[in-house]
Amino acid sequence: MTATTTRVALSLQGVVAGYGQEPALHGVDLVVPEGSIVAVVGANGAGKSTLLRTISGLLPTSAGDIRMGGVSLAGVPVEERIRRGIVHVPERRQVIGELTVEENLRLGALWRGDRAERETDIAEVCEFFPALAARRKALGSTLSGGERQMLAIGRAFVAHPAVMLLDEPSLGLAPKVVSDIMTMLAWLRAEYGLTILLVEQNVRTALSIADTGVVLNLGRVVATRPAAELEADEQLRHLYLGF
Ligand SMILES: Nc1ncnc2c1ncn2[C@@H]1O[C@H](COP(=O)(O)OP(=O)(O)OP(=O)(O)O)[C@@H](O)[C@H]1O
Repeated sequence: MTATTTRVALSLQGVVAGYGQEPALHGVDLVVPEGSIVAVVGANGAGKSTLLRTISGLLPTSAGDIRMGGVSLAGVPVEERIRRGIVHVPERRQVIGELTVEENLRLGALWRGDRAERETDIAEVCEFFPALAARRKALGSTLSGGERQMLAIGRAFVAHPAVMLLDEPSLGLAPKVVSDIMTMLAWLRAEYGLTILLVEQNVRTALSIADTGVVLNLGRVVATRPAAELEADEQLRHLYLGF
């Protein structure tokens, strides 16, 4: 019999980080297995965005370690983390308004050498999101919130990330659009084995596509469970998630 082991894409051990003298993360432990979707949920101010900023290197750690594929990222600058495959899709879907949809997508794959492969990926993103295909030549500034979010995820995807970090992709979007975006993420994982670390205030939505749910409260992990189990835990939901 062959034993199958799941490789760890990203792990955090005892990570302390924050702003100035004030830590917003107080010793966070987290494991993101390759090809999985891990959802970090928690109230406003729990530290979700801070967690992603720390992983992508925008904020320094004052203690603990972040490892990618087992290798420490201590002292590794943001650009090098991106090169190693940590791709951060920040809140508020930052697409470049002066560039077209197609140009925004190309930007995500700029550093990849193989032009043909790049164009195939771009075509694939457009195929999955006909709304983007129809607006291929439109400027980013003319897109709706949902289209911008799709474009931001598409642009991150064509960079071939080892881990995609997503900050509140559902923020401010209509339920149907949120559902389309979650379907896109689940498809990227199923089709390409994409590894996703998703932070969300929209708990049910995030847990609906996640394998594992992590509850963050005031900068501390208070629970790590299979997503379905977490959603079913009334006590946890009442205490930390407000429903
Ligand atoms: N730029 C900043 N400077 C100082 N403190 C900050 C900054 N950004 C966030 N904080 C503080 O860090 C803590 C965690 O904030 P963070 O934005 O990470 O939480 P969050 O869970 O992402 O919440 P939200 O969903 O509201 O963004 C909060 O106490 C917040 O006030």
